Amino acid sequence: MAVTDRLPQQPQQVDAVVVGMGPGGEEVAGRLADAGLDVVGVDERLLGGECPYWGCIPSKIMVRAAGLVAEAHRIPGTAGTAMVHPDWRPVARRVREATDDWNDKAAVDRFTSRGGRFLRGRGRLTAPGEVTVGGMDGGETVLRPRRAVVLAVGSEPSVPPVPGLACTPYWTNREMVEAAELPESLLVLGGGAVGLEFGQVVQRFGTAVTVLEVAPRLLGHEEPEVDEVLMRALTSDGVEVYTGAEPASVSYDGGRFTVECARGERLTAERLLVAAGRRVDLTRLGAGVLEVDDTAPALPVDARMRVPGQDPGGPGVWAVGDVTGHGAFTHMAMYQADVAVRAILGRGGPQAEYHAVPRVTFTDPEIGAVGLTEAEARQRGIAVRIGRADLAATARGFIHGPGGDGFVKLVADADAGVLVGGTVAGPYGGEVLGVLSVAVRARLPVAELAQTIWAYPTFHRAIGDALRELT
Ligand SMILES: Cc1cc2nc3c(=O)[nH]c(=O)nc-3n(C[C@H](O)[C@H](O)[C@H](O)COP(=O)(O)OP(=O)(O)OC[C@H]3O[C@@H](n4cnc5c(N)ncnc54)[C@H](O)[C@@H]3O)c2cc1C
Ligand SMILES: NC(=O)c1ccc[n+]([C@@H]2O[C@H](COP(=O)([O-])OP(=O)(O)OC[C@H]3O[C@@H](n4cnc5c(N)ncnc54)[C@H](O)[C@@H]3O)[C@@H](O)[C@H]2O)c1
Repeated sequence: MAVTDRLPQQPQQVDAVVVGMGPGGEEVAGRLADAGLDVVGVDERLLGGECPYWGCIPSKIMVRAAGLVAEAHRIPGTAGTAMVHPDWRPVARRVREATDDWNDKAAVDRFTSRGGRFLRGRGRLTAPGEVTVGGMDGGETVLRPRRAVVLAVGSEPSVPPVPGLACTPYWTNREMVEAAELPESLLVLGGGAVGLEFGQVVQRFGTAVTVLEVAPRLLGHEEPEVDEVLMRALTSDGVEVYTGAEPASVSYDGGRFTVECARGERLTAERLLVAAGRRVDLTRLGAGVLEVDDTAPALPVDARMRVPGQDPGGPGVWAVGDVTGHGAFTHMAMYQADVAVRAILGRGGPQAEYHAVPRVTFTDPEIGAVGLTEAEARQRGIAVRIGRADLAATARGFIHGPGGDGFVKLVADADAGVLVGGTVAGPYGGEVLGVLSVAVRARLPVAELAQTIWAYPTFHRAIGDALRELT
């Protein structure tokens, strides 16, 4: 079926409408189309969403390039000599190849070849069971789905209300990913995943980076030990880091940004990247018609991803991905999409559960974590026991040498005898994390895990060392 730029004016009866075609929406819409439903997918930007065009994929292409530069710098003293001349041009070129120069034709063709119809425009709930799409040409299309409305509108960069900031030409992740050339200096507002991944990358390509984090720690929702490891890594790269630093004003004089901090620092740079979290705009989506609080930070959903409280006589309303507030990760959007598809098709299966959500921040060292942190477990009244291992003290850490800083930290429920969380910081931390994701998800007994034979000399063997502290 061909791409539909504009459907006819009268309300269209369809089986399902998916608003937002990022990783979550694309998965739902594609699978419903595979099942033979008449599905319309709606997106105001590119079919594929943030992840392939301005998020995961281009940022990890950059991370990979910066990792090569960092490894080359580790040759002296370990493998000879190396002259490293980092050049952003091949990185920018790879990003353009990966995003097809921010063109979604291949993705649209893939979806329509499965039987779906794609409508480019902004979708808005205009009544229960009705989505109105404002097209790029100013026209409107009204869709009345018989079976399902799926809201998968993702999130957008949150711009903090710092005086002056809104009037400046700041960058978000979108401009950062699209940069064909790097600035000579960059101020990063926010020491979360976006700010640290991009900040470390561009520092390694010669930009002088300063990170300003309002909270006392970097990646503040993770274990405090993560902040220590990242501080060492970033400062050894040359990144200047200010934590507990609240920006009081931002100005731009046509060439440079200046940030004045409440406690007195005055920082300037050629560019400013806002990486201060994400927001969901439910009002713009028209979520008020669902009788939910449209000023809330996320759409409420039940364990089948259904927005509760809808008229049983109308089509069901589901939501998946960032908009649900269960973790802004592509793997979360895909996981929830699977639950929603099975619910819409009446196929049952397991409900959504969030006790073992993995997350990986692709800094060097990588920070992988799953489940609860120690502080979260204590807040829940769990009888916490902690197991730790320092990577540098392991055979593999010693062998690895420079760049091998990191740790494994396990959080156990001593009463239940299972792991409720774990963190792996270090080389391939996100890969090593896989073992812990399975252990936490399946609630494997600590006593059983401790009997595992961990191959020598691997990084994952440090999990065995940390488990010894728990048995
Ligand atoms: C720089 C960066 C790096 C990231 N790296 C990772 C990573 O390594 N791993 C990971 O798991 N996650 C990563 N993420 C997060 C990941 O990109 C998101 O969690 C994921 O894209 C969310 O998918 P989604 O389907 O919920 O929404 P999105 O990908 O945000 O897609 C939503 C879509 O809805 C559309 N839309 C919104 N409102 C409307 C409307 N009213 N009408 C029509 N269309 C609408 C948007 O145009 C968009 O295409 C990263 C994010 C960023 C910013
Ligand atoms: N590797 C990955 O999986 C990956 C990578 C990038 C983004 N993401 C997803 O995208 C989400 C958004 O990333 P993010 O880094 O923008 O958000 P974040 O919420 O992870 O971090 C934002 C940081 O900005 C700080 N902040 C807020 N206001 C500030 C201000 N006025 N001045 C200085 N600092 C301020 C916060 O304290 C916080 O530490 C992540 O939470 C994650 O779910 C995932």
